[in-house]
Amino acid sequence: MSLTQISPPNENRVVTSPNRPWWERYQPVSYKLETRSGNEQQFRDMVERCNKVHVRIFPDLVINHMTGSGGSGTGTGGSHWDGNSLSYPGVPYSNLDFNDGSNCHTGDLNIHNYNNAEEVRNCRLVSLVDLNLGKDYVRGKIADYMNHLIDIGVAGFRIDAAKHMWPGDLTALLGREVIDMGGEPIKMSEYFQSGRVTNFIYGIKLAQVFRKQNQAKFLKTWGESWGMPNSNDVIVFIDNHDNQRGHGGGGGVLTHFEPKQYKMATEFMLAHPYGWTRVMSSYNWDRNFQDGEDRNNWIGPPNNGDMSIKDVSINSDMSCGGGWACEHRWRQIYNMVAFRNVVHGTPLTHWWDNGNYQIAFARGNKGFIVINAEGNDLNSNLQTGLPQGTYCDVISGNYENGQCTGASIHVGGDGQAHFQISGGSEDPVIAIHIGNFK
Ligand SMILES: O=C(NCCCOc1c(-c2ccc(O)c(O)c2)oc2cc(O)cc(O)c2c1=O)[C@@H]1CCCN1C(=O)/C=C/c1ccc(O)c(O)c1
Ligand SMILES: [Ca+2]
Repeated sequence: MSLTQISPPNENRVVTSPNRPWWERYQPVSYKLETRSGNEQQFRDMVERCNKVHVRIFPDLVINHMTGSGGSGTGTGGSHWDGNSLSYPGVPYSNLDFNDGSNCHTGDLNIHNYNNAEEVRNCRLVSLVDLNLGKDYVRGKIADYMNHLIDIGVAGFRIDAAKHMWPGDLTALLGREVIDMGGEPIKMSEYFQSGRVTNFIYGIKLAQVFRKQNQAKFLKTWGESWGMPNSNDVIVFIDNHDNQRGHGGGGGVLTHFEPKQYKMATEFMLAHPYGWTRVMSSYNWDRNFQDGEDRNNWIGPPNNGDMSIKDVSINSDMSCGGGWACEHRWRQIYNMVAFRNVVHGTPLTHWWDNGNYQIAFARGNKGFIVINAEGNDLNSNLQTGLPQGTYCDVISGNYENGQCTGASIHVGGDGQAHFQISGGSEDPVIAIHIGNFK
């Protein structure tokens, strides 16, 4: 079972300056399931098709705010909104449902001081009108929206801008009847990752290693000892929809625009036992860096000129076309998701490194990965911990009708195997596991 996070499925503001930026999805107009991605029936159809193949959907939930405070208009579902009079008839919300001068004490009601917890929670993030989640009516509307999504079959939620809401409000909100999965024996709480937090330093630290700013040998202790939260409580990722554009919490993370390092960092993440892993899936846009900032970091998804979102086209090698990056469809990445599933529950063993940027480790007796992040060639006999046999390298190829389409590795009776990885290779990694050995 894999978890797939999707863009907010609720009606959002139509932003035309700049022209349909990706972040217009993060300015709710109502909780109607009508966006550029489709209407409610299309959303239901997508969730049902995914559930049938055990891909569970996690919608991005934007419940801290509605649109920006200035202006008015109609949303992607045709609902009117007015950010001045705080009127959102599509829910409905009125001025009674938003934080105001009674609990936000900055003059203009906007957040200015990120070190003031009350301000960060009760005032407006970049002038987005801030919902009063302490109010029962507001909690009721949000609970109805979440229950509607649960009845459709989603498995959980990503809570957007969580730090801008009081933990107590979130717990109270989630403690309401949203718990029930709509008749399924499994309770929401088992799925709902309310306790799981996104670990932003993870991506930044791995970027430093695979950009060769911090030796890979230090990854021997990767995990809690790097000051990161308990493995079971954390969502880990190389990049996300925000920091892949170089702003928000991250900046400096690896993205699909640097495929070699990006694949290596993702392969390491998926092979390593730490955290609940999340793989990004993106689209391309023409970046335009002017003094370190991408002037085009607002550009939204590939579209058909009339601003309807372009369908994803699939190439013969299963990768995407038409401007979609679809990292999750890259062979090296989808094969490492399978690796992670095969080795689930095994500890990290047989760590090896050359004191620099060449590392290797096993996962119990089920999998083994060798990463050459150094310019020099790697040419070593290593202890894999695996049973004797011939294994397909899942980075350079697949295991198809009993054959390795890429390299194959022979492991001797003593668990030793010889690895040769040229530093100049596009994919200087070898990964093998017992899920597909001959
Ligand atoms: O320059 C911008 N924003 C200011 C810097 C980023 O601040 C934002 C943060 C943010 C970033 C880092 C933080 O540490 C933090 O406490 C908050 O979270 C958001 C969440 C939303 O649902 C909608 C938003 O417009 C934002 C946002 O503007 C551009 C123009 C407006 C949208 N936007 C953006 O850059 C939009 C960013 C965005 C949108 C959705 C997200 O889930 C997100 O994480 C960032
Ligand atoms: Ca808030």
